[in-house]
Amino acid sequence: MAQDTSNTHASGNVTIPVIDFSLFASNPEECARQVGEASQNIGFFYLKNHGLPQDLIDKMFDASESFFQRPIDAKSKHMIGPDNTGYSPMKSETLDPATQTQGDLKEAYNARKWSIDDDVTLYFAQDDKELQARIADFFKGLHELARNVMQCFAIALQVPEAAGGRHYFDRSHQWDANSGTTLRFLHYPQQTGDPNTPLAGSHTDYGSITLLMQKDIAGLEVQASRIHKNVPWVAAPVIPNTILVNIADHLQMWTNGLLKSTKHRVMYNPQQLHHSRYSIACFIHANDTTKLDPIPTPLITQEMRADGVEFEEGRNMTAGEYLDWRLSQTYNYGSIAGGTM
Ligand SMILES: O=C(O)CCC(=O)C(=O)O
Ligand SMILES: [Fe+2]
Repeated sequence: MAQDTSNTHASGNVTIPVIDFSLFASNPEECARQVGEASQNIGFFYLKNHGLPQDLIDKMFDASESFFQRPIDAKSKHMIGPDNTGYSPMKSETLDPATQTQGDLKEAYNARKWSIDDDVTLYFAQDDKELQARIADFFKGLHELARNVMQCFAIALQVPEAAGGRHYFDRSHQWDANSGTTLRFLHYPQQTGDPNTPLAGSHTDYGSITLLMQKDIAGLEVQASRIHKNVPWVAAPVIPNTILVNIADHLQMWTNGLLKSTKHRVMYNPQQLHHSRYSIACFIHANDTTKLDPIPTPLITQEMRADGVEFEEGRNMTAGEYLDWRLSQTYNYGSIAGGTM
């Protein structure tokens, strides 16, 4: 498989930077500067030296592959519902309902944070205690990494000490609180594919940030600007030993659009004639009760606050309410339960 090991991936004049996250320990200010810059521009960045062992990530992909290879009856034992846990079959989710004529060409298994220890949720690894423990380690490791990235946002946004300083965000992203934080295993099956049909429609993510791992086959594309509509899509290639991070809706709302919840989609890759594509996403959400109103930062001017109408979707909502609202727009649970996929 072709590997891209350069420090940036460029298309035209747009770059998705690769940030060395070992800086977080050695020079947090510099790390925060790089994270802040990428988040205000393209809204996506790769992290290398992120601290998660590669053999653990590989093991998660192996587990994912063996789950999705099971017969549909076995996979369907725990179907997804409004709690956003369980199996979602091909075409059951439509990430861009305004333009897609059919559902996404992917299947997925979601484990929501507060139910990771629940037997039903762990149907994914039901007969394998060792695997269950490793999934939990993986999920907790990703969550901890996300909390460190959150510290970078608070430093970059100069949140005043009196308001929580660098811990402003991580204190509303607690492992033990109820939230929409979800670990999702994704499979885009092998197919001939029409290159113009999205395998996952264009969308923004619903939480604070998303951590994404792709395996072997690329396909993710990123719209470089949410504000300028006619910018080209930029490929987000597979870069070994990195985790791709993107800004999602909470952060855009908290910052009146200073940080960008960038649109992205998954397109057909010719390699899928021969191989399935696998990815794993960890959607990090604030605690359910967290408000999505603008945060204290001197970087958001009064004008931006007045101008922020475009980013107001979730204003007056909590993180939990916002997730329920977004999920209700993209899933058709009725037909999943009725088996009409
Ligand atoms: O599979 C991917 O590469 C991206 C998936 C994604 O954007 C999502 O599920 O929100
Ligand atoms: Fe996404």
